[in-house]
Amino acid sequence: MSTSLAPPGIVHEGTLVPVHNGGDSTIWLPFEKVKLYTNAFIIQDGKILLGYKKRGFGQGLYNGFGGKVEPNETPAQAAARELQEEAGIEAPLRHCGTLFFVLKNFRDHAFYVDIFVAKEYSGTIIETDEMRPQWFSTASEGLEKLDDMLPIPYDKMWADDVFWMPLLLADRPFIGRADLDKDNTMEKWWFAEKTS
Ligand SMILES: Nc1[nH]c(=O)nc2c1ncn2[C@H]1C[C@H](O)[C@@H](COP(=O)(O)OP(=O)(O)OP(=O)(O)O)O1
Repeated sequence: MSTSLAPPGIVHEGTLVPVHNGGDSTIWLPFEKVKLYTNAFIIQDGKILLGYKKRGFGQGLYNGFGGKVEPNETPAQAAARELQEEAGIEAPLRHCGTLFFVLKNFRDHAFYVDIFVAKEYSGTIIETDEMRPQWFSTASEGLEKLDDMLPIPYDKMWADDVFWMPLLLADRPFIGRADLDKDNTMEKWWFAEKTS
């Protein structure tokens, strides 16, 4: 049973506790098609692995490693493949969240993104044509930083990330939707923690 009203596009079971919602827009943007995507993060010993997107969608932003789910794949299989293709590593990925994005000036499709996380990985992290991997400290402002590692670069990430990344770092399953304008500003958003 759900205790809250989730926005269109969000599919869920269990109890949701809303943690953030807002935006100037009164309506959720309409969408026709939905495409499945993945996004995977390695979080270990006070640091998180992000990749600088060198080309294509989201170019110039830091993000996890992911992409489209191919027709013959489950999201978990796609997440493992994309992590290998974009960072050169394998990891015991766990599902930790689901996000739904609609871009105002991109009417082709909405993004349904399954988020995965792992505490370990095997292999050697490599830079690829698409991504330049880099570790960032997960320590909060004011706390001791790991060596010279920079904090998570929220100002160079999708604008929605600052809302759900703390839940990912705390290993608290989450779900949410954000409607974004073309300049990476948020028009409307809603994020919840999954408590069952
Ligand atoms: N608003 C948003 N915030 C965010 O944090 N990640 C987003 C996002 N909108 C999309 N993403 C993620 C989902 C996915 O991991 C990635 C888009 O994947 P890609 O750029 O790899 O897509 P492509 O169409 O190039 O797919 P592939 O060719 O399969 O790699 O961006």
